[in-house]
Amino acid sequence: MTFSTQLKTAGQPILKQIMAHPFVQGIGAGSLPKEALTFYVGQDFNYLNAFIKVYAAAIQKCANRQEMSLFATQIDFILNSEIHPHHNFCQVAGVTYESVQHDEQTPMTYLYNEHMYNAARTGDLIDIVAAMLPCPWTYNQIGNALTAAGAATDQNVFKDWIDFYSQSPTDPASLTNRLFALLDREAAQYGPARLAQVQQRFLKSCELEWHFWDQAYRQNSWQFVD
Ligand SMILES: Cc1ncc(CO)c(N)n1
Repeated sequence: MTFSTQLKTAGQPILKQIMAHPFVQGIGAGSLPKEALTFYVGQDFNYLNAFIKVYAAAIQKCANRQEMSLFATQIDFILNSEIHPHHNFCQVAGVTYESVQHDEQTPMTYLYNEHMYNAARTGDLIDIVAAMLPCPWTYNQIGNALTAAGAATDQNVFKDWIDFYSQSPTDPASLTNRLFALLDREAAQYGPARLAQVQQRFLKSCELEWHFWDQAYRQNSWQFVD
């Protein structure tokens, strides 16, 4: 079994919980409270900014241009393409994208961002990729599952969102699969104990993905400070 298959297998129970979450179910049903959508986009804008910076840290640890170009493509994807699903949510919520972009991180966004920065600060390339992969992986899985369930109809206000994250899971050229392939190449140089640590980084990010949906659904923020 490849290391990436091992991680995906270990991540299944959390992925199942993500699929069952009312926010994700609401995307499929085409119905979510405005407050959940705006909370989500505001925090996701902040999260993706951190994501770009961690990709930049990954570039510093790349061995060659082929690896660098993978991360450069990912950064370009976030900057220029991943604004579309945000626009979809804002349009449904009836707010402008600009009005929800702000610098305040809620506790779970802070935790997730710091979890990624920690991998960049203390780990190797494999640690960074493991901490980052649940982001594209779980969204791809959500998009595919909702599409397979027939949720991407013209009547669904979140059709654009679902279409954006749906892609063939076996397409080797997809960005997510190129990252998993990089992970497997890097994994060849480590032993089981070290790879177990890497797997924990991956699974923590999977759990943080669940918390990210949950905090937006409940609008969980700091209790006693701004
Ligand atoms: C929190 C989070 N995870 C994954 C994605 C998909 O890129 C996203 N936009 N936000």
